[in-house]
Amino acid sequence: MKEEPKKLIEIKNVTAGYGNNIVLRDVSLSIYSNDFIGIIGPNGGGKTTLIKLLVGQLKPLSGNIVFHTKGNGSLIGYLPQASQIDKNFPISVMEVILSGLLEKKGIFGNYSRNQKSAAVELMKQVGIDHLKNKSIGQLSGGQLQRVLLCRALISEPQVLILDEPNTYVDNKFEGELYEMLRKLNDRMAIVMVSHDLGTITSYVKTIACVNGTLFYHQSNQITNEQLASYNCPIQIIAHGPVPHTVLVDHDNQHTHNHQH
Ligand SMILES: Nc1ncnc2c1ncn2[C@@H]1O[C@H](COP(=O)(O)OP(=O)(O)OP(=O)(O)O)[C@@H](O)[C@H]1O
Repeated sequence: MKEEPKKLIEIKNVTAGYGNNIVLRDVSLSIYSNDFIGIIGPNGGGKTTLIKLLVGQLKPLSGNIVFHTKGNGSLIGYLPQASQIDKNFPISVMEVILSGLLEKKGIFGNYSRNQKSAAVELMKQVGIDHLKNKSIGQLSGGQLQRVLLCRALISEPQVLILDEPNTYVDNKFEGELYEMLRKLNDRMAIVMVSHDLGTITSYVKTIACVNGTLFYHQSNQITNEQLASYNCPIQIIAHGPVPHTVLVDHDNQHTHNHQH
């Protein structure tokens, strides 16, 4: 019998921002063990801010977030936007990946043989095992993105959070990445920010529109009318086999293209 989905994270009436700049108001969202949630919204709408709340990098100004941890496994694996990584930091691919296990080092601060072979196994899965000893400054954007994915997965998290994982990666790896996420979703919840509505509708199970607050959409199929009713200024444009999106800037409503 299939296990009942478990509630892993509960965001309750959270308002958050930076200093006097309130970015998100009264956001509520529960993340269950079988979820695959796509987060969309205009630039500056607060998607990354929501992710920062989820990974504990930002505290709510009001409301609260409950993390339901169970067992020894880590709750969250996080793949940040590649642009947030300082590539000049002198650290090897292997070390970056193992740093996803930070709290699980042995008593002498060493990683175990099993942890190292798990890292190599992940590198093989995404085709970067030959880069193991390279320093991250020597990698292309797409290679770095793969390293960050391995780092997010090394702790076997219950929730995998990805902030625009398709930045820098080529079409081939993008497809492989989403197939990999689909398989991973059998054993972990996934929350993914993406500007690509085509991807969202093909892979995720539900959609959250973030634009100053959060509107939760119980399905992966969404129409322009529904987006408008969620106050999420994104238009789906039929353009070949995959719908493309035009995002409207949150503050000044300029339009610009996000096509892949
Ligand atoms: N560290 C910070 N300090 C002050 N303001 C910030 C900070 N980070 C983000 N903001 C502001 O918060 C608002 C929301 O930013 P956020 O990065 O969450 O948006 P986003 O939806 O992820 O945008 P994008 O699609 O461009 O990545 C923006 O107006 C941004 O300028």
